[in-house]
Amino acid sequence: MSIAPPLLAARGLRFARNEQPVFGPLALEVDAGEALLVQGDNGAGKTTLLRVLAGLLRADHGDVEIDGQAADTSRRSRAIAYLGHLPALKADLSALENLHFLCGLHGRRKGQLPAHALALVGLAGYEDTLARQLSAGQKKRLSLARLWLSPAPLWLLDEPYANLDLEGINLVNRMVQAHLREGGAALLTTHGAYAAPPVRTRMLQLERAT
Ligand SMILES: Nc1ncnc2c1ncn2[C@@H]1O[C@H](COP(=O)(O)OP(=O)(O)OP(=O)(O)O)[C@@H](O)[C@H]1O
Repeated sequence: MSIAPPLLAARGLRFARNEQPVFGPLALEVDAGEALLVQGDNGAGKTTLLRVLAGLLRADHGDVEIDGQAADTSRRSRAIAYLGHLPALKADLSALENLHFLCGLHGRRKGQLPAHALALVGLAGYEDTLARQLSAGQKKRLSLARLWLSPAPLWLLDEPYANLDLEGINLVNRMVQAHLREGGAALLTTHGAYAAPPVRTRMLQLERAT
């Protein structure tokens, strides 16, 4: 019987800016079907860690593996869906056009359509609204629809609850639950565990480097 490698693993991961350590060395693993909750105070390095894992920043030391293989650019682009602080939306496209555009670029989750994803995140009726005319919370919801449509198994979610009302927080948790049930995994950064989804969860506490 073979044991599958973790969906995401990092070892000896360290990042510094101008020779000032931000985090590490640290190790982490996330299996399919699991969440990893990355906790820490403001400035502890949560966003930096997610950007390093996503390949948007280069670590000073350490290895990142996806499915047991070195995380090169093509493996990352197939495996990772990244939800950052800022909604990566096209301001002058409508909500629905944004989703079609992104599905054209990255493909989409089996059996899911942009219009259904909009309804899922509570934006039915906003199909033709330009992204720049949406509120901060609605933009976040549109980014969540985009995340839901992504075929990537590994979600890197930076402060996914920010700007969301209680119903939106529950929506994120339902999405994470459903994604994990389908064999995906998710890393979530948060300031506290209060909003974490009820799934198999590992914890990683980051301390601000001194
Ligand atoms: N672009 C940047 N240039 C220089 N320093 C930066 C930059 N971005 C972040 N930092 C610094 O790196 C450290 C970690 O920042 P990071 O954004 O990763 O923390 P965080 O845990 O995500 O914080 P928050 O909870 O406030 O979002 C902080 O000391 C911050 O000042």
